[in-house]
Amino acid sequence: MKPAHYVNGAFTAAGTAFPLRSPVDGREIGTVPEASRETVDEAVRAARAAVEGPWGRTSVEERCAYLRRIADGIEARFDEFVAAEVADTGKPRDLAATVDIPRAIGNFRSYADLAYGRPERAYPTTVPGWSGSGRALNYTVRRPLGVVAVISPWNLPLLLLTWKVAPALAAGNAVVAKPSEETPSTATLLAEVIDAAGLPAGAFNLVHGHGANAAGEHLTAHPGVDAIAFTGASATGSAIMRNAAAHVTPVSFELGGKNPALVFEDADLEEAVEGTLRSSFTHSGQICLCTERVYVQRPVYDAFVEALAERARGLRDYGPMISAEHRDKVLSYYRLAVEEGATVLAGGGVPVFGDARDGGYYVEPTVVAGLPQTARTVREEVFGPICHVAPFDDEDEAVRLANDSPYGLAATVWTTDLSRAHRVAPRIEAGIVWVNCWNLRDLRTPFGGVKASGIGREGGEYSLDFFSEPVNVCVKI
Ligand SMILES: O=C(O)C(=O)/C=C/C=C/O
Repeated sequence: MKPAHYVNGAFTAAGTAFPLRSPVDGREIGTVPEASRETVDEAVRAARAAVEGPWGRTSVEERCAYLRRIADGIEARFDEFVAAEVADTGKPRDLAATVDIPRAIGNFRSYADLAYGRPERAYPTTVPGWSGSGRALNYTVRRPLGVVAVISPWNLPLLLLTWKVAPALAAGNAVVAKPSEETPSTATLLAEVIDAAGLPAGAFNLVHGHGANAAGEHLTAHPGVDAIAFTGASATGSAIMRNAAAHVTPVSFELGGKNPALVFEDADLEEAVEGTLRSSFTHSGQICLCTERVYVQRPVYDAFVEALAERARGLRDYGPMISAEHRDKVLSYYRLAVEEGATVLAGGGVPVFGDARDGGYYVEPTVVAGLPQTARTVREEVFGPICHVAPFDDEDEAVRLANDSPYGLAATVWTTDLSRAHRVAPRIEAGIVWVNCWNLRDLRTPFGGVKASGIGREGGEYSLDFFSEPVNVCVKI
């Protein structure tokens, strides 16, 4: 499958081709067309025609049937999607097969259920003294926003693309999606599945390319776009917001994080070690929800840190960074940590495999300690397999340390004292707090962050609310 744009119901490779490289060994595995400003404009116009035409005339039942057909279409080509996701990202196959692709199917099915079953409110109103009966009926209906731009990242390419496309379509919008230039393949397969599902031309459009001064910016700055949904780095979010300001375009942002883990002395230590190993090193730390700061109550600090470092040193089947540039950025933080005075307890460099992977973008899972809260390594998002560990003494200090960050996306709390869990979790400045678990997901729950970690929430009715406008109708009766 060759990455291609999908505009107004047709596939096209228009635009300058740029190389697609395997993060596993650096080999060129294909080329990707860079969408020009004209191609992006054509996609936005096609989306507008669809939402003002056949797609805008669909009922919620019809749209939910399309979503279910898309889910079935992904499922029918499951192995192709897994192979494409692994090829673009280098992530372990079992991760793509158990998380990325099943969740994409789940995203379409859950939003088909949620959108179909979504009630609206009505209020029988009495207004004493109002002319006539003094009575009215107020009810709410929802209108789609119109043309929605979706900008999705390279870490969970299909999961995060469909996490926005499914609710946007369910709510009746037409979509123009721009996936990361690093991971075009499953997005193109999704366009093939959507094409086969028979959605009206222009309901879903896909353009490939880079961000700044390229396809991404052409799309987010386009006056024909009615809303922007983006997952990615906070700095990019700021740039998109500047573009959106010109037309007061609403934005939904799921941005960066510097997620803390709090390990209390009463935690099940093995569970806390295993859980923090997963939350720090799954997909080599390239998940916005990953842990990069670990705070451990002093009585169990040495035992926990020694166990975590040993397990980190023992990791073997991990994947690479997405690109040479990202690998270099992560390694620059490994060097910075040492320059800032950190002790390296595990990793800190580049693994030597003695095979083709030595041409890829691998870095070692890394655990560092000994830095103050003011260190850049403790404040800035690395987005790689590194966590900093530090001790704390009491609950208030733990919460203060956790909240001492410009970010606020997710957190984990490890404790067997449930009163403590219910005291601490709501005090953490984050959108999601997991207790004695990590990344356990219910798609109906609010998902997103505070501070520099984003604007708004996704998931369940939160996404459907963002992708639609409530209209209150008041009828005098
Ligand atoms: O698990 C999810 O629903 C999700 O959206 C994960 C986002 C990760 C971002 O890097």
